[in-house]
Amino acid sequence: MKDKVCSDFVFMPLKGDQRVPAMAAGEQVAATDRLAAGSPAVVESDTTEVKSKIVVVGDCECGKTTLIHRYVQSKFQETYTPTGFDTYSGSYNVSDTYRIQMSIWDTSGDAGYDRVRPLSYTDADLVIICFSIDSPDSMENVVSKWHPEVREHCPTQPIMLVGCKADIRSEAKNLPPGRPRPALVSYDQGLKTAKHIGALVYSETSAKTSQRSVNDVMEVAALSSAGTTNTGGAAAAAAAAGTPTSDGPNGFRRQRSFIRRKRFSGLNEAKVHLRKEAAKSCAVM
Ligand SMILES: Nc1nc2c(ncn2[C@@H]2O[C@H](COP(=O)(O)OP(=O)(O)OP(=O)(O)O)[C@@H](O)[C@H]2O)c(=O)[nH]1
Repeated sequence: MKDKVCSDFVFMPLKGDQRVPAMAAGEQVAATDRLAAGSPAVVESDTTEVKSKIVVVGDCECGKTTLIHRYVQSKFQETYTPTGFDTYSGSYNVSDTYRIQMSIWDTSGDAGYDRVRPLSYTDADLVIICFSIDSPDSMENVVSKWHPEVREHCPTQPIMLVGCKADIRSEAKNLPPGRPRPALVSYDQGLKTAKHIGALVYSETSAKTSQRSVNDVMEVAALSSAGTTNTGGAAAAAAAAGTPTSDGPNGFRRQRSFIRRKRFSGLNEAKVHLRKEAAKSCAVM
């Protein structure tokens, strides 16, 4: 999977009562490095920090932990270790004076955790539901299990749907003729599922081959969860580009690489940039 392919995002209009969480009151904290999990905060003036809690759910072995590790540590984890619960912190410096401090909650996809997993949803600002592109079952479970569970505990929070392991699709394309093809989820099937569950964004990632796809997902999650009710987040940016009202029969538009520029002078500039990018590159799906 090449970076230029996997940075595609599809924004969907927020449904009536879905919320983009209100921006928390800013705290004065240090501008520590991006992804400096666990770094001590040094007090510094003129830096606004907004906190955002992002919960990641999906079937066992679909790639949740690896996605988070790739973002937080910039490393691909080959070996599988089942997760119980884990929390990570990462920060996205929107500008020199504005930072989104993410608390990323990794959960287990195991049915044995079905009764305790709901504790993770408390105070979530956004939920990422993952499935694996090499497991059609994991995508079916998005509809039958994960979406109902998330909506029970997070009735109005934005959801992002993420298809993990997109490199496997590219690998399958290169199999020699005659070799059996694995059953894979297509991009369109993922997109259709995202629409079905009312997700805000659909994206595909490869923690194995594309750091950028992973960064984009987590930074979109940060911006989408740390907005203001009137103008905030990627949803609003997409809305400003005309997505919710003037789109095609499916109600989707594709937006490419909208966070090319990683540093802005402030959140407003980030939002303006998102709008411009959306206006340039959205296409009716
Ligand atoms: N090829 C490929 N393999 C991946 C990718 N992401 C994860 N994997 C592999 O998939 C396996 C499972 O990944 P995890 O991230 O541990 O799965 P999980 O969803 O956290 O699983 P649970 O903890 O059981 O809920 C590991 O062996 C990873 O190396 C990817 O992008 N590409």
